[in-house]
Amino acid sequence: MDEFVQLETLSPQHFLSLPRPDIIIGTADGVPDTSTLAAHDFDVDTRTGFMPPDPPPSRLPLEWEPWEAVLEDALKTKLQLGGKPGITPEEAALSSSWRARVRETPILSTLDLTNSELLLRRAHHVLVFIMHMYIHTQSLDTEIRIPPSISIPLLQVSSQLQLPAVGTYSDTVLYNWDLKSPSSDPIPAIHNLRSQDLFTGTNDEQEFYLASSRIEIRGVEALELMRATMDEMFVGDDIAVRRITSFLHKMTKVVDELKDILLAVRDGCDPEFFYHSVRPWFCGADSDPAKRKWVFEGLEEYPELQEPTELSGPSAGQSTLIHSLDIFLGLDNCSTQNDPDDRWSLLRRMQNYMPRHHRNFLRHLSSNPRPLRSLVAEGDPKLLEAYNATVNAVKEFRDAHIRIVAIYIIGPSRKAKAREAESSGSESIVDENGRPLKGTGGTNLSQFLKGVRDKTAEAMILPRLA
Ligand code: HEM
Repeated sequence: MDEFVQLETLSPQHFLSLPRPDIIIGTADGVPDTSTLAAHDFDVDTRTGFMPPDPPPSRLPLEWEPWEAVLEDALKTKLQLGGKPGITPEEAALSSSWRARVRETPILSTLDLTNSELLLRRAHHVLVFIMHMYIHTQSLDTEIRIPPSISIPLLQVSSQLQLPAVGTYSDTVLYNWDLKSPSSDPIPAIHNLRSQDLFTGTNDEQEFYLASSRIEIRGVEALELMRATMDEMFVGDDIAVRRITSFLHKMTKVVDELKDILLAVRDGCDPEFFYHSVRPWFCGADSDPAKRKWVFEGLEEYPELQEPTELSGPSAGQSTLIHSLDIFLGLDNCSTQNDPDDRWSLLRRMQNYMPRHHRNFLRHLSSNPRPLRSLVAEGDPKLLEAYNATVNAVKEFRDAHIRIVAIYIIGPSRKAKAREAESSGSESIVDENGRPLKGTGGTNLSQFLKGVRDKTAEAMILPRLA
């Protein structure tokens, strides 16, 4: 008998393969309700991982049509960034009249949305898209005041979802996809995906999001391997160690493929266009180029709502998949002793931007009573080799990511700086104004990414001397 557990794909008839019901609304007649399982398994799907198994709703019901219509209008008219060099008076006027329309929209009740997790997610997505467009269509010297028509429902919906009132990875990637062409395949093919909403309406922006979606889908096998490994760790005998060794080899291959998918973003997304025309839409209050405070208007009449204190923009740094790998491999808490900056603490902060079920999943993973690293440290040489190979694959993923960030952010930023003939001669990576270049989440970009990469490399375990 093959001693290694085969990782099976569920048949389309299996009850876990049926479309997941909305947690509150329930299932259609005759369809078994798997929602308790969904809640139990932290909203992680056996086919699509942290992405929902079915395309998310692309429009809210009629009651919230005014939001959908306002967003549709902004996307159709292709509103321009307020800070775009050479923005024409016509473009600025178009944005200005759209913003007036946003201000005039009534404050819609969110009460009936609370019946449905899927509608709450769509509402968050629509409202943050409107908010980011409202803010970033204005010039950099304008005070940022988010009108009550957006601020109030957004804060209400965010509080229900326990998500920050700002664009997150779930708004741009996890809950922003559809199938390019209909398919009965229970697992969406990674090249049959499209995005629902795009700030710029361009393929470059879409390819940027889809690089992450493809990674999420390909990463499902890594999640399955984690689960299988944890089951074996429970047993912990010699056979279990051999099986775990085999799982880790498989996981190394998966992580290698994730790196290839990441690097393939270059095929569809132009770095200069990304830097100048896509990325500025993501800016959160923490990385506001003019360091302006974002004022959420109308809160005085809603004392139960709290003014947000920390608002980073959407970033794949909020991908639960990559955090899961770090936690599963024990990378996140094995090397902080000599690290006064605690590089992982920035990543932990990003967990506040993840859907709450996924955050809980990470907590569950961290509380594993028998962490993988402790088993590896017991000294089985083949297990150690397999573990180090997986850690090395994650390190190589981060090397590739640093290259991508150099191509998409650091390079275009330097070129922009050179164009402005403001070369400071400093070796540090700085923005157009000479300040250290910040990530979407307000991080000191280069230092942060290299720090996490180096800590990953340091997590490899040295073989015991005989
Ligand atoms: C053109 C593509 C990409 C660019 C320009 C980019 C840029 C960045 C930036 C600027 C950060 C710093 C943190 C922040 O600002 O929020 C970051 C962090 C991060 N990104 Fe990306 N990213 C890209 C694609 C991806 C993809 C596809 C993934 C995987 C799904 C990913 C995963 C991460 C992770 C996990 C972090 C946290 C740092 C770490 O764990 O090493 N990125 N990224």
